[in-house]
Amino acid sequence: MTLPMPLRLDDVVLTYPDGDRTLTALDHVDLDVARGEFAAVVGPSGSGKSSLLAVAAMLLTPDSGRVTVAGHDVSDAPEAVRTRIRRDHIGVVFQQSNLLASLTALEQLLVMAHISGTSLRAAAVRARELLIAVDMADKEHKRPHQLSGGERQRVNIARALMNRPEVLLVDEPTSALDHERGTRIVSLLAGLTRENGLATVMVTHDLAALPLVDRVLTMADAKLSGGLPGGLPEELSGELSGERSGGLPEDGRRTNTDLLAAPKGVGE
Ligand SMILES: Nc1ncnc2c1ncn2[C@@H]1O[C@H](COP(=O)(O)OP(=O)(O)OP(=O)(O)O)[C@@H](O)[C@H]1O
Repeated sequence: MTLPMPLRLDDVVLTYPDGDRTLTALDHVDLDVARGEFAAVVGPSGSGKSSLLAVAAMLLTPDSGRVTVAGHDVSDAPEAVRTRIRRDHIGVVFQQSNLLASLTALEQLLVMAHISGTSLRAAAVRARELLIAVDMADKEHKRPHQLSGGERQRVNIARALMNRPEVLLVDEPTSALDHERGTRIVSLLAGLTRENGLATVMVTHDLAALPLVDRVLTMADAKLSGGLPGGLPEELSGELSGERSGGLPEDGRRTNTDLLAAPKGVGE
């Protein structure tokens, strides 16, 4: 029996209201991510990358097209079904770590298991395995303020994997880290993707991350093109390196990164 593709988007269109008009954020986007595949999405600011992640995470419903997660067509599924599929099959790592300030690294992971109804004993075994995998075993009793940015991001990644998702969605994981820590986080994601057979999609502006991924997809004007075998698409290199050296534009636009942010009240 052939297993279904973990993540599939078919002809997805997403628009936002924009005054009297609509703004197209995803323009007939197709995406397939296989088990064990690490895909990066790059592209200029405002091109639709966060919107793509929000649709893949089922936080936004597209105007048209189909979204399939672990073989479940979730396009028209009721919210309760989407929530269950999200919880069981998708892990999300946010741009900034968004751990609960009062909990230790181990407890951050146990909370996830509590939500999904896993027994505490089984959850503790899984959580410790994951903390070893992200090289944080010796810090399991530390709270977020006692950890570095990179260490917090490691705990975030472990937490996203607690429920054994097939799909891992990662939004700019290196933006708050220096170059070396950023590269180590991306290497960690690459290793976890392969070892766990995850279908990982990472939005990034970090050029140093690209040699570590299997596929670079580019978003431009709401269209996704991809399937390039690693390396940086030439037309984007100038723009991306400009953004990187100058920092991302702070124009106050509301983007879907807000939608991918932690629930209210969760933060360090
Ligand atoms: N909630 C929203 N309401 C209206 N327009 C939105 C909303 N979120 C995003 N947009 C618009 O949709 C387009 C795509 O935004 P998106 O955040 O997906 O881009 P991005 O590539 O992730 O950008 P960045 O790299 O700056 O995070 C942009 O023109 C943006 O202004």
